[in-house]
Amino acid sequence: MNALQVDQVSFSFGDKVALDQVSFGIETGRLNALLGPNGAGKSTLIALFSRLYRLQQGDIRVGGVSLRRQPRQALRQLGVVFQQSTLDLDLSVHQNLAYHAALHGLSARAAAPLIEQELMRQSLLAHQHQRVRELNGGHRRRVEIARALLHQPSILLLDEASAGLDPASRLALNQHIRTLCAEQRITVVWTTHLMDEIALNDPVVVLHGGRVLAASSAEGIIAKTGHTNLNDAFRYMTQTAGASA
Ligand SMILES: Nc1ncnc2c1ncn2[C@@H]1O[C@H](COP(=O)(O)OP(=O)(O)OP(=O)(O)O)[C@@H](O)[C@H]1O
Repeated sequence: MNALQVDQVSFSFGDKVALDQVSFGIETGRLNALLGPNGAGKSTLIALFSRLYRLQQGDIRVGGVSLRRQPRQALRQLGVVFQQSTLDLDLSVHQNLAYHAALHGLSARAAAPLIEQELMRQSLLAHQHQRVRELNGGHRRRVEIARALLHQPSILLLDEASAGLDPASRLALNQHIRTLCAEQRITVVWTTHLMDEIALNDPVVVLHGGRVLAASSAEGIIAKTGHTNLNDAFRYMTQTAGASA
């Protein structure tokens, strides 16, 4: 069973169609790339997954549980890092996590071991008493990831997580997420418009103009289009879709 299953999801902002009959599955324990240019519909999908927006048409199943019918049970399995950071820059790393835990009704005693575990998993123990403002962009992202994983979800949604990072930090974050997948069996949805963040055997969903153009491994997509790299394959697919729209 797929960790996440999107079935015939359509979504509009007034007259503007953002997602049009979108269906795909997300593989368990892998980094799944959601690849698309600006305006493709990636953030709208993340907002639907996390129930920031309500489903208009179709359904999303999280570990087999319908987001439409059993939203609480489905949401429990998801951790989300949104494009815009919501960390409090003047609180320490630890305080940010403790505040989040308290907001979600966890007692300080229950939260302490969870915070400790996440600080360890994200290699942030040494930074826990630093104010977030003092951290570099890569470490700030890790704090957000730690926060998203505090309630021990099995699926982590990352919306353009590497945006704004320098190339070395981008690569380090991508590697870090891959380690989380491999060692902790966490399922990751990684939205991006950058091909170099995608490995050949990653499951990829190509989204363009609110539609799914392809969903298979990166190498499968490359082979299917007859190109030699994902960049060219992607350009070919989006130009063809643009021409036939
Ligand atoms: N609040 C909104 N009101 C009206 N239209 C919107 C709104 N949010 C998004 N859209 C439109 O919906 C479409 C999908 O946008 P979305 O933000 O999901 O794309 P994206 O792939 O995440 O792009 P980006 O990388 O720029 O965030 C775009 O055409 C966008 O202009």
